[in-house]
Amino acid sequence: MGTATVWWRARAISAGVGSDWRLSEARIRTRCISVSTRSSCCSSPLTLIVSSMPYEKELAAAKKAATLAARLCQKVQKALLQSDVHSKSDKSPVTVADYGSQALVSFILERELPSEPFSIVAEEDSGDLRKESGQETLKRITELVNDTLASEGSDSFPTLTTDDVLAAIDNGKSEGGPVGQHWVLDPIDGTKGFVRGDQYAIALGLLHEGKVVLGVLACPNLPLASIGSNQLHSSNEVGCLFFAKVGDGAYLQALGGSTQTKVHVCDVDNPEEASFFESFEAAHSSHDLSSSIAEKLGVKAPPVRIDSQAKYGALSRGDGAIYLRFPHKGYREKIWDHAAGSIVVTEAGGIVTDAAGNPLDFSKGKFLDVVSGIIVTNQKLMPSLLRAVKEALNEKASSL
Ligand SMILES: Nc1ncnc2c1ncn2[C@@H]1O[C@H](COP(=O)(O)OS(=O)(=O)O)[C@@H](OP(=O)(O)O)[C@H]1O
Ligand SMILES: [Mg+2]
Ligand SMILES: [Mg+2]
Ligand SMILES: [Mg+2]
Repeated sequence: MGTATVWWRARAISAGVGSDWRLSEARIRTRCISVSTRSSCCSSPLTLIVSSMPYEKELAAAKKAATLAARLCQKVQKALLQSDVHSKSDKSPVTVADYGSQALVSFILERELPSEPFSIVAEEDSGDLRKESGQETLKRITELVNDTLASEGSDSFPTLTTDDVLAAIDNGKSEGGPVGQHWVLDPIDGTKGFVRGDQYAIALGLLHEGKVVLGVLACPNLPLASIGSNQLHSSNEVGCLFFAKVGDGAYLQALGGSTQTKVHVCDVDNPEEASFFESFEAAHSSHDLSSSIAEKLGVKAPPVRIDSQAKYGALSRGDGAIYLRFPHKGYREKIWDHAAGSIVVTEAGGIVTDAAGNPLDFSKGKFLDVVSGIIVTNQKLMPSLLRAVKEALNEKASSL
């Protein structure tokens, strides 16, 4: 029985639709399958837990996919034309690079993991590209994807047609959920930053049974040297690839490089010495609320405002100690805006919770239902941060 069959069987059983199955010994050694169900012929629960789950192959595929997608985005950002920026139905921007990145990542995952049954939950869909008005854009995206694949010297890829590109984009239509494996992709997180020429990230996470088990963050414009107080230090080399697997720590390597360094969140315990990150766009997170929280904590440094999950990456290597995110009323967070970033930070020793201190639950589909906002910091600062957040939220509520 092959790898895919075993996994499918396990999933079928966990969904209660199969019972006649065997596990290959080789597979048992390389994966952990945890199934808890009732078989059709006996009424006692059947529980099977099989050793460690390294996700090595998945991590290699994710790094390759995110690195290639970053190359495509860099190409577009360099020659960014106004005509490459479109508006989605919610008025948020989308570019040929968002679509191209999504198509590339989806194509690479399918190609690198042919026997792994998975789905992809991704931000973009092909709706606008299938319209008459989208045909020129679709051609441009297809060219970009093919050019990027052709530039990947070590592999020979087929030339994709416009239909292949549409299909690859629409592979991202999964709704996610608590069962099985789902890749979670934000092909460009921080599109507004991307269009401005600032920070953005290609964010790719993997959910297994509703939990994030792996994450890769490609941040093409993030300096390799630490950032802080909006100032760049010594080296001005840019392009970071952060990655993490559950239980294995978080790492950073130069985008396109191979030497990896383990990263840790900063261990500052005095809020006066801490600095904090927040969204660049005031429309995405209340800067007033962050400033009130920072004041209560006694944070002295001004906020570091950068776009995208590059904030999680920067925090994971200790560039700052706190990330505050308080979307305005009515906004629902999406899993692709936090899956990869949150595992990178937690594997670097940090904590990611909602404003009430609850862990983020990625098992509920596309949305993350959080109380009031998302806060991130190290273990030592979390208790005082939670107190300051509670106080600031109460004050805000009583002033309304
Ligand atoms: N109204 C509103 N409130 C809160 N968040 C929103 C809102 N609109 C969008 N978004 C999401 O924010 C994502 C960009 O991440 P950031 O907010 O960290 O970056 S930014 O500094 O604001 O650009 C951005 O991700 P991308 O769409 O992938 O760029 C959105 O998912
Ligand atoms: Mg978007
Ligand atoms: Mg996003
Ligand atoms: Mg996006």
